[in-house]
Amino acid sequence: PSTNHITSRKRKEDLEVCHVILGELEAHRDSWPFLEPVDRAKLPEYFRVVKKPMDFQTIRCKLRDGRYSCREAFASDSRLVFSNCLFYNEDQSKIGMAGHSMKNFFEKRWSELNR
Ligand SMILES: Cc1nnc(-c2cnn(C)c2N)n1CCCn1ccnc1
Repeated sequence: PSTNHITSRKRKEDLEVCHVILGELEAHRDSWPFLEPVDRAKLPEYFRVVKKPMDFQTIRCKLRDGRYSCREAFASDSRLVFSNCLFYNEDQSKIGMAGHSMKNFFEKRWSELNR
């Protein structure tokens, strides 16, 4: 078999880490701003400035539907949640502080599980 093709078993193992971390992100006390997509009806201006909205529910669906080719693609979407938050919200706002908390938590756990 070609070496550069990730076998389905290897890919399944690769994505295990993503299920573990996503569960921890969803359960985190500061996850409340990120559990569902930003409401387009309530906050239309958000979608004028944030070009690639992302949230934990969307990540959960993509993971479940096998739409992440590797764990780095999952990490990239996770980081998008936090960069969108810190772009749109002041650091000292409630949502901004939650974004910093969740970003720090993610990067710590990501480095621990990828050592
Ligand atoms: C994520 C995220 N980033 N900014 C917002 C937001 C929503 N409304 N306003 C004025 C914002 N700055 N959000 C969504 C936060 C969704 N949420 C959930 C519970 N309370 C707010």
